[in-house]
Amino acid sequence: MIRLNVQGVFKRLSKYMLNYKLLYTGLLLSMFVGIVMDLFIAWFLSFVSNAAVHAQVGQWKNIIVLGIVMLVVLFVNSYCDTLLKNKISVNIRNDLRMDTMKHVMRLPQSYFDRNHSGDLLSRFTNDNQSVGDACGGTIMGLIRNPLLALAAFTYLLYIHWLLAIICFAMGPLIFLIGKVFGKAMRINSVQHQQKMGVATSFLNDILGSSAIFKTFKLEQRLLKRYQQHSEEISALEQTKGKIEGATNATSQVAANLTFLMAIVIAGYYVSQGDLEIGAMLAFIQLMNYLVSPFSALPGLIASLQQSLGGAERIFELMDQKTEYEDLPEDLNQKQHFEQLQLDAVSLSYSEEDPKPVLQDIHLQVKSGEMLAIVGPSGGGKSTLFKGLLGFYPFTQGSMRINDVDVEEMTLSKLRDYFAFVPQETHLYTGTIRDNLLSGDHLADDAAIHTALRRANAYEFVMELPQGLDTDIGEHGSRLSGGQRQRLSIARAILKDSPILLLDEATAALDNESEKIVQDALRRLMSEKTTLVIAHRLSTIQKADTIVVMDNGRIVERGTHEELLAGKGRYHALYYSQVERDEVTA
Ligand SMILES: Nc1ncnc2c1ncn2[C@@H]1O[C@H](COP(=O)(O)OP(=O)(O)OP(=O)(O)O)[C@@H](O)[C@H]1O
Repeated sequence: MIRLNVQGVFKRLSKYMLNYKLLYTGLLLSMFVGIVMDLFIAWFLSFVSNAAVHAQVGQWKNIIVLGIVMLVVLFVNSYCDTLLKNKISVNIRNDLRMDTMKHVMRLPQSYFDRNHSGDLLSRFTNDNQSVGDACGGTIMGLIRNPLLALAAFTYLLYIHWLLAIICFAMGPLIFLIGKVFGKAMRINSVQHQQKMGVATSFLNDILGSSAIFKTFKLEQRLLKRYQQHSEEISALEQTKGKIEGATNATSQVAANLTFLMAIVIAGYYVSQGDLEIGAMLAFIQLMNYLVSPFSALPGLIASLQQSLGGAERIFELMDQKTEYEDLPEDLNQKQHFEQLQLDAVSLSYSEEDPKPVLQDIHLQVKSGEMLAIVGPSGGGKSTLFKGLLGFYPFTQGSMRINDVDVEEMTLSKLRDYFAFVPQETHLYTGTIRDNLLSGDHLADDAAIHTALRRANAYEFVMELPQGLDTDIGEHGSRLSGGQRQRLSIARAILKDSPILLLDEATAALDNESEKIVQDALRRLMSEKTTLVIAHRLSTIQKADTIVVMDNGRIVERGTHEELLAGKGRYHALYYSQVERDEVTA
């Protein structure tokens, strides 16, 4: 559980609140008007009752006018109060959301690898919502309630000081009851929030992979696991109901006890001629204003703490180290490229586990060359790409582009050198055009068509009823695997960077699609400096250099012919694949 640093969180949150000083001033004004109106109602009660008791017929005209004025003021004030609270909450939510998003956009890849997207999502949704609520209603409630109690108490003192002090003693008792239940409620709500987070992450995982749970027939097992989450949530909600029930019952008894006490004692003073009947009615009304803040306060405090917990989770995210100071430039800058060189580079994923995943890698790629990387699974091929793209920094050695150490370059410039076609295609929900424009957002239709042609994707896109404007569904789910890959290639073509990083898909495409995709890739490789992670060795026979990686090291290097002649790892890998192809042919 997060240990809440209330002061620190509140200080940071207050910076957001101070942006809306004018709205808060309006809200404070409406709060004062509200309190004055509450006292006025108590006075009005006594005024009407006294007029009735003393048969002051002449007062009825005044009473009606006052009543109408009171209703109008109440209406306007209540409308403004709700509007202002909502405006503040909405604005602060928006500011926080945007700041969170700006920060998330600059987080390094390691953060996304370490944390579940469901957890990140909940900071944008639940936490954001709760913080917004706190900045509007909760905080104003925390100011208003003590002020209302104080104002009511002062008025009560004015009416009958002894009676006021007797009744005031009930306040702390009610506060204490609320506090005890408030604590139980808070613990319950923190547990509920955590369980909801786990259940949301679980849902996030399975709903995004319906094809997997269908093919692996995981429905029953997933349902059982979800049932477990759901039952745990229900159990906590049941407990919440019990705590709420106990709180309501106890505070109702306490409130009625206070009411009875007030009415009995006040009645006694009336019978003694010490108090007018109108004053007694005003007194009972004021008792409500005195007591209800005490019962509301523990709930408000608990709710504020819960919201501050949400704020702390948001700020904790915003405190994560980013890889960029400012968001990188939107436009890809054209970079001149001559050569890429890695000297003795190593990489480990985390400081906690410093075991290097890449060790002592030496590579050189000149403009126009093709370097192929092959080797067994887990050998470090994708990690090498992550290092090149600056997703994870190389922990030792140096990476130089055109003889400039990349340490001296911004990440944005480094990434301008590379276009990347990952193994799994990541397309966004939206149209084909939206996805392609993420390669170059200024590309016109002519450039898009050229890229599609070079990626062997032009025909299928044009055959779709809405062409480039076809909505491809979540992650491109309405397209075939091969079509998605070709769009991913077209996107990389549009980026038009000097070096192409290609993580060849291992996913089995049917022969026809594979041929089309391979054809597009081959064309692309011949035009650009390419580093390709190859699983099908048939595509890389023309590579200038092939390196075999195993256990984070380069264990062999040479051309296709040299490596075959060496009869080492590549030779074994190649012939095992040839045999497999012959068997499947
Ligand atoms: N984000 C990560 N954090 C920690 N370790 C990781 C991370 N990603 C990969 N690894 C580890 O690094 C090692 C190399 O993985 P890598 O993905 O580079 O292998 P690969 O050669 O590309 O494998 P494949 O051919 O199966 O894609 C593996 O042991 C893997 O468990």
